[in-house]
Amino acid sequence: MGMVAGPSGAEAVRWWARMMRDPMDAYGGLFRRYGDAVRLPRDRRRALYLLSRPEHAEHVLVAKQDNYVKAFTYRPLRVFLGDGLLTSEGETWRRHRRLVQPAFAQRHVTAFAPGMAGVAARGIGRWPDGVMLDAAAHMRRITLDIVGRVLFGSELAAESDATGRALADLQRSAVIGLGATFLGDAGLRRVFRLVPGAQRAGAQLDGIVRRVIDERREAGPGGEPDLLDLLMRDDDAPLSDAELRDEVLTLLLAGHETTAAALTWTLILLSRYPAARDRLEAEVDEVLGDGLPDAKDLDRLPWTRAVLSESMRLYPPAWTIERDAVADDDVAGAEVSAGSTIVISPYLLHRNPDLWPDPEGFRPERFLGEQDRPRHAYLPFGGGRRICVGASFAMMEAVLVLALIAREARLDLAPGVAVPSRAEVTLRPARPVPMRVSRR
Ligand code: HEM
Repeated sequence: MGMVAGPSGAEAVRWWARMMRDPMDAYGGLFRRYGDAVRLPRDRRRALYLLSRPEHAEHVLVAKQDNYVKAFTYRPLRVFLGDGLLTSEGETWRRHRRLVQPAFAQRHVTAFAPGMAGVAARGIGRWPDGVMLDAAAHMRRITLDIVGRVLFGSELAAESDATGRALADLQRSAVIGLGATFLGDAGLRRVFRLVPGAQRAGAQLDGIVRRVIDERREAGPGGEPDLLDLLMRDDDAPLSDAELRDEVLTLLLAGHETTAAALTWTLILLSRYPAARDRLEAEVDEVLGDGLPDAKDLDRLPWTRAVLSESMRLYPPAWTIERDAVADDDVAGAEVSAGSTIVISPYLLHRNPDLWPDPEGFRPERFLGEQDRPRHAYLPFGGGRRICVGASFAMMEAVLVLALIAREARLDLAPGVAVPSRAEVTLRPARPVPMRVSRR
């Protein structure tokens, strides 16, 4: 067991201040200054540990997961998302996970492919040649439309701009709320009343969720049961109205914003790396033909998948995973006291030069063939029992959407445009992403 390097005293206070302003910037700074195991004291007993080696991730997320719960840093988000899968714990989490997971079993997910491809093809088909569009907004529209139709049987595309704004407000509020978690849920709610946009965002998202649920209640179940039917099933332990609201909202948000960010970063990278894009176009031209791709085409699109994997290495949409230790622990040599917070940041792990040669370079070929890196060096979907429930859904969706885009059009970032990132709950472009469409 050992102590871990890190700042103390006034220097620690400065790092905390930096963290409240821009957590990713602070984590990056701590990593560069102190290395891949850093301790930042929080009070006399507790600290925040920034641990960026695969064995740390393996320990906290898998081997000793019973000793870890979602960190206090998720509390502001929980005020909005309540007891949905992302923010609940214990028996509530287990019950929700059991309910939701079957809808994401491989067999089910494969059946979603035609619906996903249809939505994507309609979205992309409307892009005129030569037009400049905001790639981030378009990716959000397509992924929200997919989640709405495929999981909830609802038409949400029209709501995508409003949802996008509400989500941006919600994420900003969640980061502001980080400084007020000691106030508890009621205190955080009071703080959010003062944060511009936070109330409106909550009300807007609530409205969308209520509409999705009310429409289904009126229509009743019909055809193949979808995720919403599973959630609304009236068995011996049905979800309460509040739980149902929380879960639909969680899946709606977790299910589209992350995938949209992954696709947007991918389009930006492809525009910067034309050789990778040429290879992508060659692959989809050979595999897809004129029709809509489906699940059986996926195995024949290894480069498309590798491009997405490499893009999520550099820009993991879920860029940080945080847990609180229940009891004292020894995390691969780091002595951690009960109540302390562990940050496992996929962003830092994915760029750790000890694990990835040329860590800043875009090299999809890393993800082709045999890969000999440690298993937990790459964590875009997390790990252990809280691993992303929608991982296969997201991967299939992203491959289908990207393959269709590559077949139909080439997107080039407007010259001279920089794309700064914003790391709040998700890692996404901070501004609109103007890209010019050339139809192929
Ligand atoms: C590229 C897209 C996606 C990425 C990068 C991603 C990433 C992640 C990560 C890292 C976690 C774990 C968080 C933690 O351990 O604290 C997570 C959890 C979760 N994700 Fe995803 N996700 C994506 C897409 C989706 C989709 C499409 C859905 C649903 C349709 C979804 C629903 C969820 C839910 C409900 C959880 C919480 C699971 C639990 O705690 O039981 N995600 N996601």
